Amino acid sequence: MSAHPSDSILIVDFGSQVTQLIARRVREAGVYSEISPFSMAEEAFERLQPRGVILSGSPASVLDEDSPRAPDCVFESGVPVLGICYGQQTMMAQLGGAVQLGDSGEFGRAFISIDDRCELFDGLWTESETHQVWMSHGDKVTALAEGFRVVATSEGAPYAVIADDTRRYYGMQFHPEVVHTPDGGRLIANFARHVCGLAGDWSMAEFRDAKIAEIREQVGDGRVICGLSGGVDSAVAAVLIHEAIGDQLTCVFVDHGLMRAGEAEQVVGLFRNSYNIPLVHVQAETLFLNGLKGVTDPEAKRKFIGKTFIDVFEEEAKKIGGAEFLAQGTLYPDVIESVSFTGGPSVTIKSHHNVGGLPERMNMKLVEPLRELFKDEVRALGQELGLPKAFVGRHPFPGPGLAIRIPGEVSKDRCDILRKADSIYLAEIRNAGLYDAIWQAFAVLLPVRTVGVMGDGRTYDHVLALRAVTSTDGMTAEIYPFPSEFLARVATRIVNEVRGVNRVVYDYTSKPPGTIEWE
Ligand SMILES: Nc1ncnc2c1ncn2[C@@H]1O[C@H](COP(=O)(O)OP(=O)(O)OP(=O)(O)O)[C@@H](O)[C@H]1O
Ligand SMILES: O=c1[nH]c(=O)c2[nH+]cn([C@@H]3O[C@H](COP(=O)(O)O)[C@@H](O)[C@H]3O)c2[nH]1
Ligand SMILES: NC(=O)CC[C@H](N)C(=O)O
Ligand SMILES: [Mg+2]
Repeated sequence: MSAHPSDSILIVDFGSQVTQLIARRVREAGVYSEISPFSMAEEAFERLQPRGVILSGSPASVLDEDSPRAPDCVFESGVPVLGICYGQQTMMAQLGGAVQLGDSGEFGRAFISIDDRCELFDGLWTESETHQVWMSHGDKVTALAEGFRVVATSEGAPYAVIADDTRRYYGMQFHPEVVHTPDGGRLIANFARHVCGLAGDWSMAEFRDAKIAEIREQVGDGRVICGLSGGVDSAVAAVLIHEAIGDQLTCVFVDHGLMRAGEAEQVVGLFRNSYNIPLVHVQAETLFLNGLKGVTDPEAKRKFIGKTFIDVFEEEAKKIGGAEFLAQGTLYPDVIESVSFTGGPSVTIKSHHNVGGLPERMNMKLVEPLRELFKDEVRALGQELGLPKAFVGRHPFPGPGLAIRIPGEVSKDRCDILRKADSIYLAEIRNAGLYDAIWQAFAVLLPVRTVGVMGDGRTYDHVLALRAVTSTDGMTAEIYPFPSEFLARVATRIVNEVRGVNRVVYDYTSKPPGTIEWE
C-alpha cells in the first residue's frame, strides 16, 4: 500500500484534458489528492478512504451508450461529492435527474449569476452577483435529482451550479480548475476544506514522503538507471529516487552533441560536486548526429532521438550488470502534449522525446515520480529537497536539444553556429539581470538565408530567431517584452561575432497559437 495522508480527496477521471489541474488546485488548497481513472475508482476509493470525491469532465456524453459512470460506492459512502461538467451530468444521470443534448454548447468565457447561498460559495460569492467562469460543454442538465436546488445559472446552462445541502453533493457545469475561472481555485479550496472539513495542512514535504514510499514499493531491490540532463526535472527525480533507494541508483548523462555551449561540463561538474550519486557521462555525439543526417521532419527527429536515448540507456544498463528500471523526470505537460485520448478531442501536439518519442518495445520499466506535477511544483519540490539554486532556477531545456532548434537538417556545423549565437544571447540576458524574470529563452537557427552587407561586401547567410517567454507551467506562454535597445545589442553582437549569421529576428508569438519550441 502506498503511503498517503489519511485526509484525502479522490478525483475520478473521465478523460478530461484538465483533470490534472483539479489535482493541482486541491494540492494548492493544502489537501492530498489522488486521481483514479473511473474504471479503477472503486478500488482507489477502498484503498484511500477519501473524505470527499471530485468527478472530472470528459470528452464523452452521458447520452452515449456505455459512457463512463462513477462507481456506486461513491454515492453510498456518504462523503461529499463535487461533479464538474461531465461529472455533474453523470451525477444527475445516476441519481435520478436528466441530461439532454443542448441546442448549442457554451465554449470559453461565460458569466454566471448567483441565485442563492451555498456552502461552496461561503466567503466568496453572494446572491445577485455575476462571476466569470470558463465553460466547455454541449450537453446540459435539464432536470435535477431529488434533493438538489439551483444556486447559480448562466445563459446556456440553467443549472450552472447545483447543490444538495443535506448530502453535500455539488455540481458545476463550468470548469473551476482552469485559470480562466478566476475564483475557481477558491471554489475547489472551499469544497476541500470547508465542505469536506479537511485541514489544508498537506505540503510538498508530504508529497516527498509519499513518493519515496511509492518508489521503494515499485522498485524493491531492483536497479534503476536515471536519465540526468542537468534540467530541474531530472535533477529532482534523481535526488528523490536516491533518497528512496540509495545506491541502487545510477545516473546517466547523455551528451548527444545537441547541448548548449559548456552545458555538458557544467551539468556533470555541478552534479558531482553536489551529490554522491554515481553518474555516467556518455559521449554519443556521433551516434546522434549520424542518425539525424537527412532527417528534416520534426516528429521524425523527435522519434529518432527518443529511441536513441533508450538505446544508450540500455547499453549503459548492461555495463552496470543490468537494470530493470529507467527513471525520467517526465512532467505532466510532456504527457498531455504527447498523448491523445482515443475518441476524445485531444490531439498529439508534439512527441516529447521521453513520452510519445519512446520506442514501442521497452525492456526497462519506467519510474516517473513527477509525472503528475507541473514545472513550478517541481521547483517547489526541488527546494524542499534542498537542491542547489543552479538546478532549481534553471530554464527548461528540451531533451532533443538543439535538434529541434534547427529547422531542416541538423549538422555539426549548424549546431556550432547555434551554440555560439545562443550563448551570446543568454550571456546578455544574464548581464541585464533578466534570467530569472524569463521562463525560457533560446535561439533558433533558420534554414533561410538572406542577403546582407558587411564591410562593404555582400553576405548571404542564415537568419537567427530569438525567443523568450514567460509562463508558469509551460502549458501557455507570453512573449517576454524586451526593450528594443536590448534586442538591438544582442543582434549586433551575434551578427558581428558569429560567422554564418547575418540577420536576427525576434519571435513575437504567444502559446497558443505557437508552441514554445519551433519544432
Ligand atoms: N541529455 C540527457 N541525458 C540523459 N537524460 C536526459 C537527457 N535529456 C533529457 N533526459 C531525460 O528526459 C527527461 C525529460 O527531459 P526534460 O528536458 O523535459 O526534463 P529536464 O531536462 O529534467 O528538465 P527541464 O525541463 O528543466 O529541462 C529528463 O528528465 C531526463 O530524464
Ligand atoms: O524534454 C523535453 N522533451 C521534448 O521532446 C520537448 N519538447 C518541448 N519541450 C519543452 O516543453 C516545454 C513546452 O514546449 P512546447 O511549447 O514547445 O511544447 C518547453 O519548455 C520546451 O522546451 C520538451 N522537453
Ligand atoms: N467538458 C466536459 O466535461 C464536457 C462534457 C460533455 N462532453 C459535454 O459536451 O457536455
Ligand atoms: Mg531538459
